[in-house]
Amino acid sequence: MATSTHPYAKELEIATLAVKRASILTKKLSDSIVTLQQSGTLTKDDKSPVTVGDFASQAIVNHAIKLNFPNDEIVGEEDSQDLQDSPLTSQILDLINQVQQETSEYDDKIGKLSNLKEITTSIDFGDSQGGSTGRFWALDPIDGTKGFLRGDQFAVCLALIENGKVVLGVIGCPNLPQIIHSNDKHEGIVGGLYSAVKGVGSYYSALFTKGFTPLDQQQKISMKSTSNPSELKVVEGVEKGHSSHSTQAQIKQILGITTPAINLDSQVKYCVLASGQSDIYLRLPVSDTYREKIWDHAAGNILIYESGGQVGDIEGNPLNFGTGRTLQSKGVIAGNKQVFDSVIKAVQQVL
Ligand SMILES: Nc1ncnc2c1ncn2[C@@H]1O[C@H](COP(=O)(O)O)[C@@H](OP(=O)(O)O)[C@H]1O
Ligand SMILES: [Mg+2]
Ligand SMILES: [Mg+2]
Ligand SMILES: [Mg+2]
Repeated sequence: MATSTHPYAKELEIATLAVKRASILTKKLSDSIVTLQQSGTLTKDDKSPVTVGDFASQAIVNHAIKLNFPNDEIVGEEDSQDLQDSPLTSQILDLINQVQQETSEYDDKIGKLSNLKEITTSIDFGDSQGGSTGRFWALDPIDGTKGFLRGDQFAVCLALIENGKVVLGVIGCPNLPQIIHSNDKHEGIVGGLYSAVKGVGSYYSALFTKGFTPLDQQQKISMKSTSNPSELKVVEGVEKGHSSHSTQAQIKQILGITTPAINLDSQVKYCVLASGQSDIYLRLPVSDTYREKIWDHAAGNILIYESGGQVGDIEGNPLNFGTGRTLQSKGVIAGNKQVFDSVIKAVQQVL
């Protein structure tokens, strides 16, 4: 399908502008965390920067969607109830005002928020329950909270879902260098925008540039096709509470993978995979009862498929985004098509 005439052209442009605006805002907060940490003024338990970022980002993106697609529902992670009586409201309003001013040329397309009432209303557009029919959006305003608070990786993730399948995904990665070699070696521009449209492909462009760049002027990305264990690279989370690093170590051993894994918070993992900088994403469950949230995986899911990869649960079955706000399956495994089946086999062997 042509890159400029696809059926989701308007959706992609609006999603991109909204994610870019939210990314500028969250990047400011992320940079301020790093400064506060260096000066010793941010205590470890102070979650306020991420709270401010979560609400502001969700308000901006939801507002853009509702303005352009008033009939669409949104499954958003945050709920304005947690904002009531919060001392952070004036900070949220100030930050939103500031980023709107800096990107005022987007107002024609994605509007602007003027007061607290509009902000809370917009956040609560995210209350959809999702489901198997019709279309809705899934938004994670800051994915990788823990990474964000460490000054590491996080992402603004937006996806469009139709009849349980993801058809469009946009991920803003404010702290992600273009090239990741290993946990401590990287290079290139910091700040990446990763987009995918069903039937069109997956694309990379620099995040902190102005406006919407048509896909044919972005860089098309694809996964590698290697299955040679000595060349395979695994990407996995940082938080041991979110995936079982010990199970993952066993799987890597069965597959004969010796290259150290790349550890990254948030859906930037999918971006690194889709751009061929790693081959396998392992997210093995730590608990029998936890169910993944759809906003944690929707945008990354289409990015992988459109770059030639495959995604499944621990059984190897595709993820079903039509089962409400959570997935019904356990774990997430992604890989290039050449290795996917053997990874699932190794997973089954270990579990
Ligand atoms: N026990 C658990 N197992 C798997 N994922 C979990 C989890 N507890 C929380 N999470 C999710 O893990 C996400 C981050 O993933 P990662 O570890 O890959 O960075 C969190 O998103 P948020 O940070 O948006 O809340 C959260 O939704
Ligand atoms: Mg998340
Ligand atoms: Mg989140
Ligand atoms: Mg969360």
